[in-house]
Amino acid sequence: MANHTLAEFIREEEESKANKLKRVSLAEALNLKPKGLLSSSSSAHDLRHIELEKEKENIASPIGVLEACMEEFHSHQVAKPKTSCPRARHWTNFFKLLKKKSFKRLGSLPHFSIPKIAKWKSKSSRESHVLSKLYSFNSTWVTFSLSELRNATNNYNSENIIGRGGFADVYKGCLPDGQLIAVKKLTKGNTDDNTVGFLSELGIIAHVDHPNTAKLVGCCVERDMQLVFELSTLGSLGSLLHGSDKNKLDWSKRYKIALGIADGLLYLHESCHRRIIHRDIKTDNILLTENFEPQICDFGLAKWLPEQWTHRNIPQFEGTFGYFAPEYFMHGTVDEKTDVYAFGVLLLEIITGRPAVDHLQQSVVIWAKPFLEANLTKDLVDPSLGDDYDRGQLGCVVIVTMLRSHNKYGRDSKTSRKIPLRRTYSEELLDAQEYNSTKYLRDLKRHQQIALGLEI
Ligand SMILES: Nc1ncnc2c1ncn2[C@@H]1O[C@H](COP(=O)(O)OP(=O)(O)OP(=O)(O)O)[C@@H](O)[C@H]1O
Repeated sequence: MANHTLAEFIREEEESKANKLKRVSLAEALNLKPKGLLSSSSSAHDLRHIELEKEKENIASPIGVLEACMEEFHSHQVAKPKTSCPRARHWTNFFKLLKKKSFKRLGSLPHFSIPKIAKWKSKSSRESHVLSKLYSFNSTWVTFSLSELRNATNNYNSENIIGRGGFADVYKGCLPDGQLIAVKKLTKGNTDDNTVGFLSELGIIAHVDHPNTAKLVGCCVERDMQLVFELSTLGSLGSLLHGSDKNKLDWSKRYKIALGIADGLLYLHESCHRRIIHRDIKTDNILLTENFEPQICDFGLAKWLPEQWTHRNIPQFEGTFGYFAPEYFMHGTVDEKTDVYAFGVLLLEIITGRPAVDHLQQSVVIWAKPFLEANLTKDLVDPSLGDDYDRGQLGCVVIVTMLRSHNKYGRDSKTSRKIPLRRTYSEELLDAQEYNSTKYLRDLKRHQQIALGLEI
């Protein structure tokens, strides 16, 4: 080791990481399991368990990396007298608790990359610095105490609630230095799921840094698990587009938002240290700053996709109806296209002002299709915009939309996780197959016509 340069050291570590990342796909993994595991009686829970078992082996999972980094960063502080660093103690306690928990599913959490941590702890400080470089871990965020967040949110006053997701309440808050924050407090749902979701979201977002992604300020692991973000003062695109303040969204803002989301997605897919698939792109997960700059948020379902993988297979059906790509329905296949497809649905919402799925369960894609096929693009435009839009820009957005969004059915994005599915998977599958066999080619031809003629 003594003769190694830093570059050599990093290269070796990258190679070793790449080898460890050569994991087989879930389907291959399932073949290793006893026969019959995937029988018709296999539950989503079984599949989830298998997926978690697989992740456990992957030291580069968001949770594994998070734990390795947190333990490394705080290891020297833990050695100090207990009173010296209560924040580090919160993390240590948090991980200790996780390890002790007898929850069956927590037992399979991929947070015990112990050999890795032990290995790093025995290395020099220079080498442990390399750890953070290798993991591209942004350690600038703060570990808040519970009392700090209580103070910031007026003791979690219900008047401070600015958003409610499937798993969390989001509170507006203010730090002593005047910084406005949004505190995402995981309260709903199953504790195991919350823990997995919290660690996974934190592990992923700690690596993300782009003007069009939500800004993590810190987190709290004292009692409740909480994520703290910079406040996006205009709330979500969904609440603005489908709420009473719709008139704030003139065409130029909508166009700016569409471009910003595209930039954010491109960053996640191609420019970020790790290839990230968001998996839940929708208007509710796009926050808006006071300048209408869009920020992609809610990385609770996001996955890392190692370079050498073309895709991932996800056994558990997660996300929001109305935004699912056909191949996800058919094969559980996830890659960049999964997000790009959902982005197409989102673009259609921006143009039309309609939700992905309305209260009558009608999909905006199905609604829009006849207009697109008849080349009546102007009839797609949100009536609240009148004639006040740029036709050239609209043409571009429509073309992208036609390439991306053909999913036929869905549900209200806000309630999709909370109410049972009415459509069966097989119905969705048939739609997807139909789309794959005939419509794609027809739509592609149509796209080419519009691109050449741009008749709007
Ligand atoms: N940084 C922020 N600034 C302003 N509002 C926010 C912020 N973060 C979240 N919100 C609001 O809270 C809502 C829920 O947040 P988020 O989507 O992260 O929660 P969730 O429980 O993961 O939701 P989901 O059910 O979609 O998974 C958002 O739609 C938005 O309205």
